[in-house]
Amino acid sequence: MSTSNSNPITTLTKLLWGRSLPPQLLISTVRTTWSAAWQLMMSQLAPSDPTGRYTRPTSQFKNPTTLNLSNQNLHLYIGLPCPWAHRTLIVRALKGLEEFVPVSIAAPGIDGSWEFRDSTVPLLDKDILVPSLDKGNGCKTLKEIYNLRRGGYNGRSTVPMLWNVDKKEVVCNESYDIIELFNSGLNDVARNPGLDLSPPPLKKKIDEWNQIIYPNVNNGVYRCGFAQSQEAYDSAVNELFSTLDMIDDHLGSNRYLCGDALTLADVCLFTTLIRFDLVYNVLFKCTKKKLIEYPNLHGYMQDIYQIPKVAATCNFEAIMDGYYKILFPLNPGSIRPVIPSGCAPEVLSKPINRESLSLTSKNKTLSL
Ligand SMILES: N[C@@H](CCC(=O)N[C@@H](CS)C(=O)NCC(=O)O)C(=O)O
Repeated sequence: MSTSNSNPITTLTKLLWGRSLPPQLLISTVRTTWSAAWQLMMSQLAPSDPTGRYTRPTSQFKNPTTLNLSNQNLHLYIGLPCPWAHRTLIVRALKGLEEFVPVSIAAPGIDGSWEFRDSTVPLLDKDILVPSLDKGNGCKTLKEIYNLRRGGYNGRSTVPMLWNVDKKEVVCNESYDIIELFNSGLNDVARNPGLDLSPPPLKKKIDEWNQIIYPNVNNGVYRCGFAQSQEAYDSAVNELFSTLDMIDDHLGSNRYLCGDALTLADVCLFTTLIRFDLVYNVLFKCTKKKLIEYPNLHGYMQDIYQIPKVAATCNFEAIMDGYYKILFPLNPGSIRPVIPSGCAPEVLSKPINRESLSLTSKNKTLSL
């Protein structure tokens, strides 16, 4: 039978100090110990600077070579929870590169590193993408694949990663470089070469949006969730929500960020928005508002979700598992909350009431 003298904490304090401690001392000892353990785990999960601000490590394989990649045997590695990998899946689908660039879908292992296994995620829809085995190299983990390259590898084994199968080499592991390559570097082999998500007249605008969205929104949600001091969190959360307020205003009179044409900047914003109420609002403490409270941003997200082939790239179960069950220091019990009603696939698939969004330009149908 369990009594207050035999609970696990009392047992642990007896083990550590040889006696049970008075309740106040016990509480403060447990707090101090937990706080030190939390900081240690956080420093491994998310490197920070001395002020506690999250500092994202840079990717090691950037700017793919100028080598003509249309005659190379390429393979894409992604993970469904990852917003950076999600960008590459969307652009690959919109450009019709599915046959030319096959994909293998890794799932997070218990320690958060990527591994390949047959899917255990229930199928919500027959088309939706699910985790797979490694179809490019037959490896069990992503780390093994990075290590197949000549010279090996001792950096972070991140997704997305584009792999040259014949040369056994990493082509690129930086998501923005991969989507630029998919958009304009493989038109010889793309089924939809006419779609340009970064047309020259919009390049400057796209860059300007990226400079705002990357630090404040895409990486901004991580800066909130991985902050290791109150000051670091406060500045990240203020920058995040002032940027979302500004974008919501902008989308009151523009269908997409750069007007009537979908661009790479929209793809980058979308993959953070689709995870916002599912994950970031709760787990990363992005609590000032839910995305559903932003009528224009929510309608815009729904609009992009309904572009043919985009919904199949959004596996909500895999997204939620990938964050709630893996980021142990943020959610030690690993309990996954229920999907908020405004984010369920059946709600996002409903016809959009464009009038209620008061978006004049949204009356146009999308021409991809
Ligand atoms: N800058 C990279 C970031 C990629 C990234 O951080 N991927 C995460 C998943 S969301 C990852 O694979 N992490 C594994 C690790 O750090 O070991 C990009 O945009 O491609």
